[in-house]
Amino acid sequence: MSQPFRIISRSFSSSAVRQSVIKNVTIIGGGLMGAGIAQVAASTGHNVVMVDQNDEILSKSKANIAKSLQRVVKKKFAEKPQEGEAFVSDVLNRLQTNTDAVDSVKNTDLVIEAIVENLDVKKQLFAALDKAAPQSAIFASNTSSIPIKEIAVSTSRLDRFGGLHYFNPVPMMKLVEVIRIPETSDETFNSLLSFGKAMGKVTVNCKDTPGFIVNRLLVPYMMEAVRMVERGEATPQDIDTAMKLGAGYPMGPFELTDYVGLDTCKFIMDGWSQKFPDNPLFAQSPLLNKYVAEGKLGNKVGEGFYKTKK
Ligand SMILES: CCCCCCCC(=O)CC(=O)SCCNC(=O)CCNC(=O)[C@H](O)C(C)(C)COP(=O)(O)OP(=O)(O)OC[C@H]1O[C@@H](n2cnc3c(N)ncnc32)[C@H](O)[C@@H]1OP(=O)(O)O
Ligand SMILES: NC(=O)C1=CN([C@@H]2O[C@H](COP(=O)(O)OP(=O)(O)OC[C@H]3O[C@@H](n4cnc5c(N)ncnc54)[C@H](O)[C@@H]3O)[C@@H](O)[C@H]2O)C=CC1
Repeated sequence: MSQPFRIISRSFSSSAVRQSVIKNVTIIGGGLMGAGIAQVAASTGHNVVMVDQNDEILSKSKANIAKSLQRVVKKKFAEKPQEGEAFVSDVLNRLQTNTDAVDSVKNTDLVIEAIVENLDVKKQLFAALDKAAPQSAIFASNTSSIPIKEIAVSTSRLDRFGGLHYFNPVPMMKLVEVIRIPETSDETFNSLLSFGKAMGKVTVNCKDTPGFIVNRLLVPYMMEAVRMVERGEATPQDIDTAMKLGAGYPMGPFELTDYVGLDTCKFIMDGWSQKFPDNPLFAQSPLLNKYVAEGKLGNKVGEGFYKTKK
C-alpha cells in the first residue's frame, strides 16, 4: 500500500564538504537485509518506505522488524519499558510499505536496493527507478558481490550512484562499507558516508573491487570451509567449534552460511566463478550447489547445513 511521507531534500555546502541531507529513504527489498536496513534507518529518525513484491512478504518483513525491535528495546530501555514502547511506536510510524517500487521513489532522497543478488534483475529495477526518482536522489546498492559500476550503468546518474554494503544482522553489526565508482561525485560520496554515520554505523571506504573489503576475505574463508567438508577432512560441527573456540569467531562458517542464506552464497559464487574462472578461491562448490538444489537455503527455511528453527 502506498502511504504519504514527508519530503525534506536539500543540499548545503561548507568550505570543506558538500553533501545532501538525507531524510527520506526508500529500501527496495524487504528480505533479511532490506528489513534490517529499514529498521535501523527508521530507528535513527529517517522516513522509510520499504518495498517488496507483495503485501504478504511485506507483512512478514514488518513482523520480523517488530520482533527485532523488541530485542533492541529489551536491552536499550531495560529500566524504562514505557519509553521503549514509545520508541517502537515512533519507529513503526516512520516505516511505510509499498509494493510499487516506481511509485515509492517519487519523493525520495536515497534509494537503497537490497533485492536478489542478480545483476540483470538489479539493472532492470534501477533503470525503472531512474526515470521516476527526483534528479537529486542518490541510488545505492547493498550488493554483496556485484561490481557497483555494472549496476549503475543502467541509470543516467552515475555521479549519484554508490554502494552501501551492510552486514547481517543489520541492527547488531556496526559496519557499513561505502563504495564509490570513478563517476561518484564527492557530494554523493560524502552524503553516503554521513548517512551511514547517521544510522549509527562505522563507515569504511572502499573502491569497487570484488567483494569490497569484508567479503573479499570472508567468502574465500567460508568456501574453503565447505571444501574441507567436501574433501572429508572435518565435519561442519567440528569446523564451527574450531573457528569459534580457536579463532574467536562469534559463529562458525557453517552457522554463518546458514545465517546468510545458502542461496545468496550460491548467487555470489555463480557470479564470481563465471567472472574469474582461473581463481581457485572463487570456484563453484558441488556441496553448496547440492544443498541449494534441495531447497536447504539455511535459517530462512529452517534447514541448511544444520536444521534450525524457522
Ligand atoms: C560463501 C559466501 C558467503 C558470503 C556472505 C556475504 C554476506 C554479506 O554480504 C555480508 C555479511 O553480512 S556477512 C555476515 C556478517 N555477520 C556476522 O558475521 C554475524 C556473526 N554473528 C554475530 O556477530 C553474533 O552471533 C550475533 C550478533 C548475530 C548474535 O549474537 P550472539 O551470538 O551473542 O547470539 P544471541 O544470543 O542470539 O544474541 C545476543 C543478543 O544480540 C541481540 N540480537 C541478535 N540478533 C538480533 C537481531 N536480529 N535484532 C536485534 N537484536 C539482535 C539481542 O539483544 C540478543 O539478545 P536476546 O534478544 O536476549 O537473544
Ligand atoms: N544475506 C546476507 O547476509 C547479506 C546479503 N547482502 C545482499 O543484500 C541483497 C539482499 O539479500 P537478502 O536480504 O539476504 O535476500 P532475501 O532473499 O532475504 O531478500 C530479497 C528480497 O528482495 C525481494 N525482491 C526480489 N526482487 C525484487 C524486486 N524486483 N522488487 C522488489 N523486491 C524484490 C524478494 O521478494 C525478497 O524479499 C543481495 O544483493 C545480497 O547479496 C548483503 C549483505 C549481507
